[in-house]
Amino acid sequence: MTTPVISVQGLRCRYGEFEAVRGIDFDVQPGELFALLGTNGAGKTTTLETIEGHREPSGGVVRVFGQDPRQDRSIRRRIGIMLQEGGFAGDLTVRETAELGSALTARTSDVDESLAAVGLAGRREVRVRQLSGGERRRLDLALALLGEPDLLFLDEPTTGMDPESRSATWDLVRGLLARGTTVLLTTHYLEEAERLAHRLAIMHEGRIAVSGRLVDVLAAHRARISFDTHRDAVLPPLAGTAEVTGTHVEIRTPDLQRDLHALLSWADGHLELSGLRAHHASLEDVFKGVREEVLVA
Ligand SMILES: Nc1ncnc2c1ncn2[C@@H]1O[C@H](COP(=O)(O)OP(=O)(O)OP(=O)(O)O)[C@@H](O)[C@H]1O
Repeated sequence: MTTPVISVQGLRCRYGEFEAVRGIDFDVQPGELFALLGTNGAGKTTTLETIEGHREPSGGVVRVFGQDPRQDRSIRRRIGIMLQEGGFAGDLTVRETAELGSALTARTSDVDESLAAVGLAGRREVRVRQLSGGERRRLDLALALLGEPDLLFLDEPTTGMDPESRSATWDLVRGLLARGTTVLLTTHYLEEAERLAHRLAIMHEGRIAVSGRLVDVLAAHRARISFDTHRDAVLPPLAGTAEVTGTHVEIRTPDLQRDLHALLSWADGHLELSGLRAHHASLEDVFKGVREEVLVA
């Protein structure tokens, strides 16, 4: 078995009396993108900061490239970090900021290449304070990419970006993954995780509520079929359960193909299933499930 790039075992973190992270386990394998998701205040940033070596755990073990990130500073050379807030000096230009970032990293780096990778080559001489929110995020990313790190931490990387920049950023991340970079991503954009993640964990109140390969996590949740039909229609036998509200029918099913086939055969020729939609569970469904379970518990 390969050594994980990140290994987290029984991690606990406290702020005084308050335990923000309550015993979590996960690992991140070389070349994969692991998404750490969760509700507000779930403990993602605390976990990230601990893995980055900025915070001492109150319990458990964290290893990065097999080393303790608090003890072994040499691993920092292999890590790129895109924080939530870059905290740039507004008077510096984009190029000066990147050059400063390059001087601070212990890795040899090509400033122009990093700026070009995030689409800021044409904005090199612009002062940071004149950048839009989305452009600042791209500058944050350019700094994290300096020196081609083996492990990249992306904390809410596309916040404030327009759809085009977001899509370009996703392509960039896919390119990094194809080159073997390992990525730990936190994001509130579930679509972002759905498009990029190989594996993921969803945190809630300091614990991991759901984790696994993206495909397995989605497959473990029921698919949805919805449509409108006339009020008195009697549905055929289905594998899933149906909820009928007036003319609207909403079905949650463990067997999308079978139930869709049953419905289409049933309706064939004499009923219109208007607005028919059928789709596998999305991460949003999984996320809602985490919240609902917590409310029920
Ligand atoms: N410096 C601090 N002192 C006390 N409590 C803190 C501190 N930083 C974070 N917390 C608390 O710890 C919990 C976890 O916070 P954390 O920032 O790790 O969550 P998060 O999952 O990143 O949240 P979000 O998605 O809202 O950014 C929250 O309840 C938060 O209020």
